[in-house]
Amino acid sequence: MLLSVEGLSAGYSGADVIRSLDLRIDEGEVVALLGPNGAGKTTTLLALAGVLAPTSGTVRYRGAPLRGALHRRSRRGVSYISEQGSIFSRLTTLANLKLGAGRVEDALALFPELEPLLKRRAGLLSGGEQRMLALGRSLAAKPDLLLVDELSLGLAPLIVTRLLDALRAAADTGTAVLIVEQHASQVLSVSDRGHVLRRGRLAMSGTGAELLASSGELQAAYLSAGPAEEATEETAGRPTEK
Ligand SMILES: Nc1ncnc2c1ncn2[C@@H]1O[C@H](COP(=O)(O)OP(=O)(O)OP(=O)(O)O)[C@@H](O)[C@H]1O
Repeated sequence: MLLSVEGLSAGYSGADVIRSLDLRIDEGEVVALLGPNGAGKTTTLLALAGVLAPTSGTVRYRGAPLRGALHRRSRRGVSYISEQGSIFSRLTTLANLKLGAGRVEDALALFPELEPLLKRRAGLLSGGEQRMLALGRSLAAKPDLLLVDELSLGLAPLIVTRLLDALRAAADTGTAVLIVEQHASQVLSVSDRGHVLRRGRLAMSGTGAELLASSGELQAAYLSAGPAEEATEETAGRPTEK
């Protein structure tokens, strides 16, 4: 097992928004973390990336505790792409690629669309091009574990397919991927497994195919959800068996 998470809780200003999460990710797996707005998906990634200190729980990576800030984790092969894209908007596309730990050519091989944009400031790229830049730069470094937040936000379905296919291909060569998404169906089609977060707790878990097939339950988990901070022991529901 590459990553194992037990009893993870984290939040802001002393109030937990994710509670007692258990997750595991094996090498080469794509695991989707789904759920409605405010369920705690980004908070989970922040805690795993070392941006937010957990209030309790253990995170083990290759059998040893995963601790410290993001830059320390990245030395151990963990890469994180935030919802904002993790790019430097005032630098050119090329400068952004050079800042990555991988080779520029490898990023361009993944996304040749970036080639004519190398001299352009990253902040001027379209939303889809910015996601290609962030993903290309990350994947060129061949991370062991990639944590990625909302790849599809505001993008046309064709671009999303392109990005998800690149993630799936990276997983097939060994990179484990934990991907946060609000829109379930497209990401589940490339995921080995998925979890649905509701009010900071795991409400549903299954293989990608199982979750896709149970669209009614999935919808219910979304519709009955409110913000994580409003959850109580009574309303939060019990995690399902994994
Ligand atoms: N910096 C912060 N300070 C205080 N509360 C926060 C902070 N960031 C997020 N929250 C709250 O924590 C809860 C979970 O937020 P989080 O961003 O993890 O949800 P999410 O599932 O990723 O939602 P979305 O799909 O909208 O991005 C929300 O109620 C949010 O308002």
